[in-house]
Amino acid sequence: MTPAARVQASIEILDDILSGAPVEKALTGWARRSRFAGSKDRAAIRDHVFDALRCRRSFAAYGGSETGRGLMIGAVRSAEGNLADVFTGARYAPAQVTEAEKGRAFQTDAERLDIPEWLWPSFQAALKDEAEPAANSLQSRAPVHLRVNLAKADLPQAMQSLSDDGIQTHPHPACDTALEVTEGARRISHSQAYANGIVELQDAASQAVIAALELRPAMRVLDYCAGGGGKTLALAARAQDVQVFAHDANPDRMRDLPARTKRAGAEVTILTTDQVADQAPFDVVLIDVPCSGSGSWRRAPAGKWALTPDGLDTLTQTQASIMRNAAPLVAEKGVFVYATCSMLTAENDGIVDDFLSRHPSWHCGFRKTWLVSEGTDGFYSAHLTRD
Ligand SMILES: C[S@@+](CC[C@H](N)C(=O)[O-])C[C@H]1O[C@@H](n2cnc3c(N)ncnc32)[C@H](O)[C@@H]1O
Repeated sequence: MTPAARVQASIEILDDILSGAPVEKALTGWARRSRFAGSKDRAAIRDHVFDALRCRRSFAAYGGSETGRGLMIGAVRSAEGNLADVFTGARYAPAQVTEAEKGRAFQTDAERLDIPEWLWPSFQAALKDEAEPAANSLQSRAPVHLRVNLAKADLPQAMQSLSDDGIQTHPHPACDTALEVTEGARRISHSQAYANGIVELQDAASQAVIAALELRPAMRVLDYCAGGGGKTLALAARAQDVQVFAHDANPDRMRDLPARTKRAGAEVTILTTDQVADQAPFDVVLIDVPCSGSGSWRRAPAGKWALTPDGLDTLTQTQASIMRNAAPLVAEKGVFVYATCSMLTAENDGIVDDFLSRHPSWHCGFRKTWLVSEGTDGFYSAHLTRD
């Protein structure tokens, strides 16, 4: 496909998404209907679509309309490209840009920074001087990070194995298991290091949340909201002699966990909701609760536009309820770990402080926010203990 034909395909996919189709469904639906497209075409189109979704408001302003075509005109204008090179009107290319398709000046900071208007005041209140850098970071692609499974290899060994497969990396400062991929990211899933469980795809802040825990031999550690098990596996890899348990209210989310655990050479006991109370108490209970994902909107930009005030309210109620339900699972001298991949106060300090005010025997000894502007996903974690 020509570059212009890829833009035309992106316009069609974006129109599908703007009329309500989930992003992955729109992309795979297009790929299925377009067997002529090769893997490079599909990857380039995916990049166009995700770039446009990250910058949906600013590109719409640059492009003069919030349509697939408006967003792609905005993308070219924002990159200071030449519209006439892409919007040629030739076969398979988008039609030429008309006089009417003018861009306009940004009306608000939130529009310029691609944050929903209603959310910008809370975003600023939470992040203060970091609000604008964080919003800027969310407009760009996320770096690719790997977690080195120290149970199988050290960092230099992992880097060498990846390099042998054409993947270049360097250590990431957020965590001593983290590598940032600088070249060859698309080869990771076919690499020996990945197949042998030496590396896993995981953002450096997600790794740092686990590295911040003090684990001692023979501890029993529960990942209560395990999902796909990214943090479960990071826990299991960090300390071979702790007993790691995984639970999720939706067990289907953990379906790949047994295979991933095997590949990592780790041991994890999966618990159903009925079993979890019988297995209590645990020395560490991690609740990596469902959240807005505001810290990972670079990876999942549709979430930025899908969040509503009511949706945020529902999320905070869920977060508070999980915290209430999981607290009794923590051993008397145990640690209760709250985590989100959000940077919003309502989902972070707001939830923890409300819990502390209702449960005076609990104290918070550690709180940290990882900022998206510092090169990881945005993350938050707090460690609570009892008197
Ligand atoms: C942010 S995701 C977890 C991501 C995962 N820890 C990881 O690192 O890959 C939150 C998870 O919480 C689960 N969840 C939602 N409500 C829950 C509840 N009441 N109890 C336990 N898990 C719940 C969801 O199914 C989802 O998998």
